[in-house]
Amino acid sequence: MSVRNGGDGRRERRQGAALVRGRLVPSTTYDQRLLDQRGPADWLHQDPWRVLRIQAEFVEGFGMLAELGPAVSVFGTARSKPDSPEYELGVRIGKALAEAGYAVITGGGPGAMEAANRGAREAGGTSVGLGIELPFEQGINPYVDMALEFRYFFVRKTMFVKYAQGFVVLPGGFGTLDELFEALVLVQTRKVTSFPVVLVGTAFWGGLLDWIKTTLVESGKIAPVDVDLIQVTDDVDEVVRLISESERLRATERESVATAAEETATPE
Ligand SMILES: CC(C)=CCNc1ncnc2c1ncn2[C@@H]1O[C@H](COP(=O)(O)O)[C@@H](O)[C@H]1O
Repeated sequence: MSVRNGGDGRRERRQGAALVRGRLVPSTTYDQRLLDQRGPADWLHQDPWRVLRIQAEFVEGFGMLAELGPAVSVFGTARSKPDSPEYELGVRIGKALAEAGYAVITGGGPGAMEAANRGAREAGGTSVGLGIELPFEQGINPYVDMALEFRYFFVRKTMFVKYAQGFVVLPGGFGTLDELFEALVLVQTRKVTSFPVVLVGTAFWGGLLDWIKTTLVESGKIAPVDVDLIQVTDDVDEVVRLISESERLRATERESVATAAEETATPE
């Protein structure tokens, strides 16, 4: 970092890759601010510093989840009560996924998230909660065995996708819809491939699916084939079957790509 006069006589300072001139040249330097313990702490809340915090969240998330093994992310309302049928459905899904060998990843909160964690835990599976810092007090549910609390929704969402073989979506509100549509866009734009998105609850999701099939398709906002990205069922065993079938398909595809690459690399 150095201060000198630019070509037009204005002061300028290089700050790593950045260059500032004139009145944008700060009166103090980065290392001054770092070493001056009595200095203001408002830099903590500035974007360049945030980038490091964001990076740290990625590093921690990748580090914790890299060796998780096959997993499924389960989403759903934070609001269902432990004695409700929806909660009970979440428990059965968590359990079935764990019995099929999948770790269960949720948002670590209450309601459907807790239910799925509880099912996984009761079946002896790996129960993961990726919590989010919220403006109101909210802990990780007690059925989570491996937890990480994120500051940033977008970092947390990367983890849900990167470490899961598919998404299971229980009835929910805005948060659940956000996660559902994020997944659908990633599959539609082929950012992720062969990624099953299974909605649970035909009665709950029926209205949305009808609107997707009519309004969205008929007005040309999505292709008819995009509707096939979503699967819906009420049957817990079917959920597991759809996920594992898609995984088998993906493994076969990977094998054929590897074989084709080998054949190309091997001289005749
Ligand atoms: C009672 C209450 C509002 C608690 C909020 N506590 C939460 N804790 C963790 N993840 C959450 C929470 N609220 C929303 N989410 C995220 O959004 C989804 C649920 O949102 P919603 O309740 O459908 O819209 C979850 O899958 C989760 O990833």
